[in-house]
Amino acid sequence: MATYQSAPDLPLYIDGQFVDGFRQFDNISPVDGHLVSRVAEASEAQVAAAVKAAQAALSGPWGQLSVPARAALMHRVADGIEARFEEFVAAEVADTGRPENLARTLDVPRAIANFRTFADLAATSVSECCETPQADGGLLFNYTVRKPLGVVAVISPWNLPLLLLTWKLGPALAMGNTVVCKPSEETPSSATLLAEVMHAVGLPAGVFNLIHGFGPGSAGEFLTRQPEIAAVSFTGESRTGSAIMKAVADGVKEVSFELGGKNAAVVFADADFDAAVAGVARSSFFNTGQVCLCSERVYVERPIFDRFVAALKERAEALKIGYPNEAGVELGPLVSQKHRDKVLSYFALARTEGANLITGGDVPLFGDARDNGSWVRPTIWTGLGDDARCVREEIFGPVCHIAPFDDEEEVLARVNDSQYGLACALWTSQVGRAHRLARRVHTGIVWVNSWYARDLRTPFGGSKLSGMGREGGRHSLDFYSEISNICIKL
Ligand SMILES: O=C(O)C(=O)/C=C/C=C/O
Repeated sequence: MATYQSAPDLPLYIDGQFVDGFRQFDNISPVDGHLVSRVAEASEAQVAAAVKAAQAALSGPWGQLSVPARAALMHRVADGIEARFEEFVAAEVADTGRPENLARTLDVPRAIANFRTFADLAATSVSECCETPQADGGLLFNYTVRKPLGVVAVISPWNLPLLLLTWKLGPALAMGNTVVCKPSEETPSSATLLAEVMHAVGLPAGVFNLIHGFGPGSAGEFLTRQPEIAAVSFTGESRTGSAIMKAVADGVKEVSFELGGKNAAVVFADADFDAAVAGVARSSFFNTGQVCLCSERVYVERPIFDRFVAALKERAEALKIGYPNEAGVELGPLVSQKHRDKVLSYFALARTEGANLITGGDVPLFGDARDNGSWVRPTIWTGLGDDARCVREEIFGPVCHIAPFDDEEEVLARVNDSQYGLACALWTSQVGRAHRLARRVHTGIVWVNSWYARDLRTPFGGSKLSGMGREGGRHSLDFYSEISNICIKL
């Protein structure tokens, strides 16, 4: 059951100090609407102070550290998260209402892995060199060095709060940058706990700064407009990405954007049927559909269409919706009433667009405190055309539309007919077809007979409105570095 604790105040963390903001905002539980905490909101002056502190830290002890020394500090941060593992689970659950088991098996372990992986990649990375013979018999020797970009603005989303904050922080810090982080106003808790760990590890003041607030006209916008920032790494909605791009355009700042998606899952008749049903149920309803990689579009080869729809309906209706600490719970609420209003607007739109509602499409009535939360039922539609808004626009909830298809060329054209290009999941037993199609899908990521299986060394990101740049493995080392070539005449 939800525990009503006295709401703690969450501070900012600027230049090595925990400080109050110029005002506070409420952090409300999406489980049952209770007040989780009151959060310090950073003023524009405080954001500027955080960026100046980060700038100053570059020329302090942090700037003198060797790569192995920085990597060792990143491992100490990972150790600190491990030591407070259950507190991080509680923080993520408090803000998002997610099942405890999800925070325990995904969010917190990935935060630890994000620091350890990029510490090790940074410490073991090598650079490139080449020799250039000269006509006069001389020789040029070229080699590259990676230098820090400088102050990196990290703006992270509310769907996987700690995972996505640390996905950026790990490489940014391992490569010697300093950071100012602005987590979503919906999920301030785990980022604030991370600041405590960073402080305890003894990162020099100004290396890591945490500001809370909102986007436009608040901390997020103030941060992107600071002249000293060298780069912005942002995960979130595409239109926010565009706004950030405009804000940093005059300064020609480096950006790495992981934005929205309207991802497809394609199920061929020759797929392992049960695996495909379980896989699509996971890719459509995981984290209550609040992952940029989720499949809101499902295409099923006609011979198995009716059987698949029935099987996915059964799986959706069997999903256990409940309090975060209930045994076997699989689905929590959406992150906020505001986000639920958006999802419910698409439930209404689907009705006006003429969808067949297979299951869900409404709010579960619990008859308890959860009726003050932000819950919706997992929802499946069929019967819409590819031009329907519910099939083209990102909803970011536990929803999918299933459509039949007849052949590879048809479904490939339909999958690619999207303003987004982030991820795709293909379910088939024909290896040749899997490789053929995967190469022709216009997304940054393709999973075959799997979904959201991650190796942190692989490139991660999308095309079109899904963003720009790739993070992961050496791609993160490259993005968070200024690479210089040094040419020596021998
Ligand atoms: O798993 C990751 O590293 C990642 O970046 C996930 C992004 C999900 C966005 O909604």
